[in-house]
Amino acid sequence: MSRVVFQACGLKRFYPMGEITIQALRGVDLELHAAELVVMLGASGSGKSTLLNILGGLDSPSEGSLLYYPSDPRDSHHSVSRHSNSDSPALAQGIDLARANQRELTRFRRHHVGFVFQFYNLISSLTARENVAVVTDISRHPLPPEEALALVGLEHRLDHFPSQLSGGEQQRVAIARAVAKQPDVLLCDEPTGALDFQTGIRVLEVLERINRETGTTVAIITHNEVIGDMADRIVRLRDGRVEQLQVNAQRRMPHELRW
Ligand SMILES: Nc1ncnc2c1ncn2[C@@H]1O[C@H](COP(=O)(O)OP(=O)(O)OP(=O)(O)O)[C@@H](O)[C@H]1O
Repeated sequence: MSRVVFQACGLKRFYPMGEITIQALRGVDLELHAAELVVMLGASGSGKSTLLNILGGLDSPSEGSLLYYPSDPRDSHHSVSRHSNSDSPALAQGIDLARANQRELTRFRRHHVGFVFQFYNLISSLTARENVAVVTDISRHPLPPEEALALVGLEHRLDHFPSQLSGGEQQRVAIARAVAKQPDVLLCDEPTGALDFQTGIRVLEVLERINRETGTTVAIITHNEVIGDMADRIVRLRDGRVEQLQVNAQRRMPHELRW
């Protein structure tokens, strides 16, 4: 089993709404490993986005712990809340994101996490190259924007604006932007949700290749059961808990998927 990247124990997230409290996560225990591709499935409202946002440091749990183990152990020395990873003594320190303050979460997001959302969130007045450069300008070890765009097959679209690109191409720019900072983890919330079948497959191929070639841990949220076939593991959420963890003996390539 490869190195643990995230270790969530008893993660809960409550939203007080007047008289009632919505329990988005009711105690999630989960590990994600280096270089794996995980697909998260579950009905609407089961807590997928809440979990992904907490893993990515966009939100904090109400209860529980979430240890993050950086690929470079020197990164953990910045943190106030450190824990040892008994499985990997060489990587001694984990950062407890559940106890991190806003400054620490910002640093975590900036240096370690790439996000891909359903709607690409590109800046319309900037070209593809400039949209990627926005992120690489503040990263520690970025890929040149041109290289990141070549990774997603857009080396011929560098100077196009979002309005001059198809939906699939815009999503690939968003993926280039996410991977250009060379994150440890790539967190994708419904990355194919707004795309037709063919374009969705193309985007999944890009995510699969980035995972395989760069060893970046990739987590993909989807409603589409079929996409689970391309994963190393499937995490099924139900009612704020992990209902099932499924290990796939073999990953299917995105071009083999049909829906
Ligand atoms: N900011 C918030 N305030 C109040 N309730 C919230 C908030 N965010 C999420 N919830 C609630 O928490 C529960 C889980 O939401 P979440 O978005 O994580 O589910 P999901 O599985 O991603 O759903 P979908 O597939 O529809 O995106 C839902 O009942 C939702 O209404």
